[in-house]
Amino acid sequence: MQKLIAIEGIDGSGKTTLANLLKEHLESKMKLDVIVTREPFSEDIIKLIEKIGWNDPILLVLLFAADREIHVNWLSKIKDADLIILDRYYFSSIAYQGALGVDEQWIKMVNSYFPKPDMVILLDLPIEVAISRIKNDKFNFEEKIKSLAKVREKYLKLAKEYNFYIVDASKDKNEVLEQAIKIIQKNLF
Ligand SMILES: Nc1ncnc2c1ncn2[C@@H]1O[C@H](COP(=O)(O)OP(=O)(O)OP(=O)(O)O)[C@@H](O)[C@H]1O
Ligand SMILES: Cc1cn([C@H]2C[C@H](O)[C@@H](COP(=O)(O)O)O2)c(=O)[nH]c1=O
Repeated sequence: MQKLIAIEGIDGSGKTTLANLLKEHLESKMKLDVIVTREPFSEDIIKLIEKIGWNDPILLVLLFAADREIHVNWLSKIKDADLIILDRYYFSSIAYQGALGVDEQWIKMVNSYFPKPDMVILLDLPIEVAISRIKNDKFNFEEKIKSLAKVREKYLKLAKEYNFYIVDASKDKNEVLEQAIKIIQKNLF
């Protein structure tokens, strides 16, 4: 049965790096077929968000949910993977748009039809470390960067509510990978 892992965390926490290192490790050491995918997914919706900006958080919830519907439909056609690693999922909407004041219960309701992941790994680190790593940040809006401290708080609250596995993302990427591998081997396979 196909497993779904979501990797969550603020910008610069190392999600994409970990997702790709995990794929490499799990394919070579555990002979698993692994697909890595990410959100936002649809180039059309990414372009729309870049045009609209970050000032209408309700619209962002709806656009990211529409993107997710396109993404989940694409995922439903993948039959031969043992594991799908999602670089961001609906918890990003709850954390980021919740940090902008949108009611979390409504965000959860808008995302309630999407498949639940088997595991969520939260990459947590101090804001200043994350910001020092942010490169060509997508949606590099001032409003978003200013909200990152609140987004981190929201993620840590969600971690308690949904039993996320929290990894110290301020460590070296190989240590982060080791922590994630231990969590997956112990709790998923
Ligand atoms: N554990 C780590 N230690 C130091 N640098 C790291 C670590 N993990 C990733 N980086 C570096 O930090 C930058 C951001 O990494 P990455 O793109 O994986 O983060 P991300 O969480 O996917 O970011 P975003 O959400 O903004 O796309 C990259 O330059 C990457 O090489
Ligand atoms: C899925 C999703 C994403 N976001 C935000 C989080 C990030 O700042 C960007 C995506 O950029 P990345 O560098 O590709 O991670 O979008 C959001 O606010 N809500 C969401 O649902």
